[in-house]
Parts: sequence; C-alpha cells; structure tokens
Amino acid sequence: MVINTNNLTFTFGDQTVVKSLSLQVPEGSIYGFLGPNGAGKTTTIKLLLNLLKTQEGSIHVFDLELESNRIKILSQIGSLIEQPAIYLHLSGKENLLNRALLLQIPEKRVDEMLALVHLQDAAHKKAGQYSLGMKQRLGIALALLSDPKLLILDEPTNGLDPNGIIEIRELLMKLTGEYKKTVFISSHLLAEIQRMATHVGIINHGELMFQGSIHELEALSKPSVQIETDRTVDAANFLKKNNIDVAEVNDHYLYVPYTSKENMGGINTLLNQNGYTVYSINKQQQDLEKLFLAITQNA
Ligand SMILES: Nc1ncnc2c1ncn2[C@@H]1O[C@H](COP(=O)(O)OP(=O)(O)OP(=O)(O)O)[C@@H](O)[C@H]1O
Repeated sequence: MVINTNNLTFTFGDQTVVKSLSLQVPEGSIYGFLGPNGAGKTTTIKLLLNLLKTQEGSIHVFDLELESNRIKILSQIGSLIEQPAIYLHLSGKENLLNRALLLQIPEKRVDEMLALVHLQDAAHKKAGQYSLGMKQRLGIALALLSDPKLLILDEPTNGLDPNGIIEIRELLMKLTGEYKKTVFISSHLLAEIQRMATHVGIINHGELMFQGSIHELEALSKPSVQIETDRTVDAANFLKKNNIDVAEVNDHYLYVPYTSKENMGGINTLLNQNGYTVYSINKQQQDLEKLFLAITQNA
C-alpha cells in the first residue's frame, strides 16, 4: 500500500473531526476520497502531509512511518491543497522555472511539465490571466516538477466547468497509466471522480463509511429495469396485479427491480400478450450519486 493509516483520529478542541480512519491506498490507483463538506477530508490530507501532527493512530506512506521518515516521504509526494501557490504576476513558465531553481531541477523538465498539462500555448501568459482550470493544471505541474511517486490533491475539480473536469481527469489517468504514479484525490461529488477513480473511500463526520474498488461500490447499487410502454400507469397496475413488484412509476417509465434476464424477458412477453406496446426495456444500475447520498446520509 502506498498510504496506510490505522485508526487515525484527530480532534480540534472538543470536536473529533477524523475518527478511527483506516485508509488503504494501493500503488498505481486513483483513490477518490469522498465526503460531503466538512466531513474531514482536508484535515485527513493535512495529516497525510504532516501539516497537522498525528494525535492518535498511525500513518504509513511507502511502508514507512510518517513522523520518523518525514523528509524521505514528503520528498516523494506532490500536493495541491485548496488554492495552488501560484505567483499571479508571473507567467506559467516563470512559476515553474522559479520552483525548478529552488528544487535544483533541470530547466528541461519545466517544458515537459508544461506540455503534460497542456499549457505550452499559455506558457508566457501571466498566471493571473489563467482560467481556474488552467491554474489548477499549473498547480498540478508544480506538484509534479520533482517527479514524486504520489500525488495528493484536495478538491482539484472544485468550481471547474465540465471541460476543466475532463482535462484534469485525463491528466490524472495519464499519470497513473503511463507514468505509474499513485493519485489520492478528494472531492465532495462522486460524479466528478467516478470515471477516473479505481478505488474509493467515503467519509462522513470523520468516519469511513465505505472503502473498496469502484467496482465494489458499483456492485452495491441495485439494478432495476426501466420499461417504457404506451400506457405506463396502466401497465404498472397490471404488473402489480400479477404479483410483480413495481418500484417506481412516472409519466414516461415504470421501474421494476432487476432479478434476472429471464424475468426481464417474461415481463416483456406478459405486457405484449396483454395488449401493451413495449417501446423500450433497459437494465439500469442505480445512480451512484444516489448511492453516495444514501451512504453519507444514513450516518
Ligand atoms: N483549524 C481548525 N480549527 C477548528 N476546527 C476546524 C479547523 N479546520 C477544520 N475544522 C473543522 O473540522 C471539520 C472538518 O473540516 P475539513 O476541512 O477537514 O472537512 P472537508 O471534508 O475537507 O470539508 P470541505 O469539503 O468543506 O473542505 C469541520 O467541522 C471544520 O469546521
């Protein structure tokens, strides 16, 4: 595991904001760290970066204990918390050159990073004139300059438009796919990271509500069958009379819980044989966003 926390607990005054958190982040994963506002994501990230001191429990990164291997570990982590630390009066390239000089990194790497985050064309523009998405990408380029093995990003898609989100997603997928990095990314919106995350941890009020692969999360969402007919409400009543469970009906569709493809075929035949025209019949996974809300609201 790249990150392994064991019963991590953190208290501000009398408020425990991180509760017995045991996170496991596999190497090469994009780990989506999800939770509503105030769930304790930023606090956890600050603990992982040793910006807050561990009070209870333990943190291992790259199989090393964090406090006693601070420099060794942190030199291999690139991070972006809240706003990227960018000089707005300097160009994107100057920002990178500045940091490269400080870290004694060859200038060549600056151009490589500009290309990687698709900022070559805006390299000489002042960062103050960048869009939010461009600033986030510059922030990620700064975090990647030292070629760290692990990237920790706190809500990097916050406030971005759909294109900005797609650009960040593609960049992070490239980083894990081609460059074999591990990415730990927090968000309060599952939909924003669902398509890139390989693993997910969901927290609420500082507690871990779910942890596993994205497939394990998807498996939790129960499938249903969406049926469109010429007379939806009638058809729903007809199915109920025939002891078929109808979960939901609206003006356009009726929904029955999915059990098997044979049953789906059976329902289709039954409707057809009784004078209903079936326009469409589709198996659907429950919207993951609904599942996420259910997980975080039942706490
Ligand atoms: N320095 C602090 N002193 C006291 N309480 C704090 C401090 N920082 C955070 N908190 C509290 O800790 C809780 C968790 O905050 P945190 O920022 O970790 O949540 P979050 O999940 O990152 O939320 P958001 O998505 O809104 O950033 C909140 O109730 C917050 O008010």
